[in-house]
Amino acid sequence: MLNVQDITVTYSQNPRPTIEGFHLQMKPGEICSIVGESGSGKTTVIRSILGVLPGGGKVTKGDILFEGESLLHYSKKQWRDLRGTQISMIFQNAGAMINPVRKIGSQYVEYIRAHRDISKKDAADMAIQMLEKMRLPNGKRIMDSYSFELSGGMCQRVGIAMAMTFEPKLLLADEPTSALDVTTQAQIVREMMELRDTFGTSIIIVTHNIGVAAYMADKMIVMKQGKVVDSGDREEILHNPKSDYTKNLLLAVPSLKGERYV
Ligand SMILES: Nc1ncnc2c1ncn2[C@@H]1O[C@H](COP(=O)(O)OP(=O)(O)OP(=O)(O)O)[C@@H](O)[C@H]1O
Repeated sequence: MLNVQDITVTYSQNPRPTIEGFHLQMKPGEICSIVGESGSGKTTVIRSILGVLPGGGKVTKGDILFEGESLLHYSKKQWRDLRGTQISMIFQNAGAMINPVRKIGSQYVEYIRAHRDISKKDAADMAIQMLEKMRLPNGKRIMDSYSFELSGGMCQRVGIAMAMTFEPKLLLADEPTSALDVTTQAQIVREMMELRDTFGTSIIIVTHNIGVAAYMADKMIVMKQGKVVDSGDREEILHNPKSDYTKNLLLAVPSLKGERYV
């Protein structure tokens, strides 16, 4: 489904590559987590996949294949058709993306109609259905609310519902739970895992919480200073990490009665 082949990414202000030799292969319905310290290049990787690198960032080596086609050669129109429908992204703070002076409903309807030629009424019905799938039972009331009237967890669910509207094949999640309290964090993590079961979505989750990464993922990639220092199946990384960096990350996870909580 997705095949990232040894990419190097360089930003225009910085002659040294930010990412070097990053590789990842994903099958449908797989969850992959990318972990690493701040500045290790995690966000740069997922922005490269979605073709939205800021600051003149470019993939200068390697290739990114989605369903067998190189995304690096996509035209603007192809990107417009792909983003939001085939590949979607959710952010750390979805609430911040929602305009606070407009009701959620009008923004959601506008988002749907930007991708699909349907009436406002049909778009609103589609939005309410999606909100209810994301455990926001009173979808109608949510549509009629402003973002500041909702809790952080509810805003994040609205963001995930919007990203999932067209049942994309791939969901990119950049620190989707970091801004939330621990209980809500756990609920959102479980709900994201259910997306895979309900929609067969593949998910790439970027986090610096190795506990969240290990809990969710089938595959893990550990990054340090723009390079992959460990990658493989979850069990392999947790029980047989190659790099000292990953070993130290794992040692830092709290343990109870000798059991590590990852
Ligand atoms: N717009 C930009 N212009 C130039 N350089 C950038 C830009 N964005 C990121 N970088 C460079 O890329 C490096 C990696 O940043 P990136 O945001 O990908 O890391 P990260 O692992 O996601 O960090 P964090 O966990 O803090 O979000 C940064 O140290 C910075 O040097």
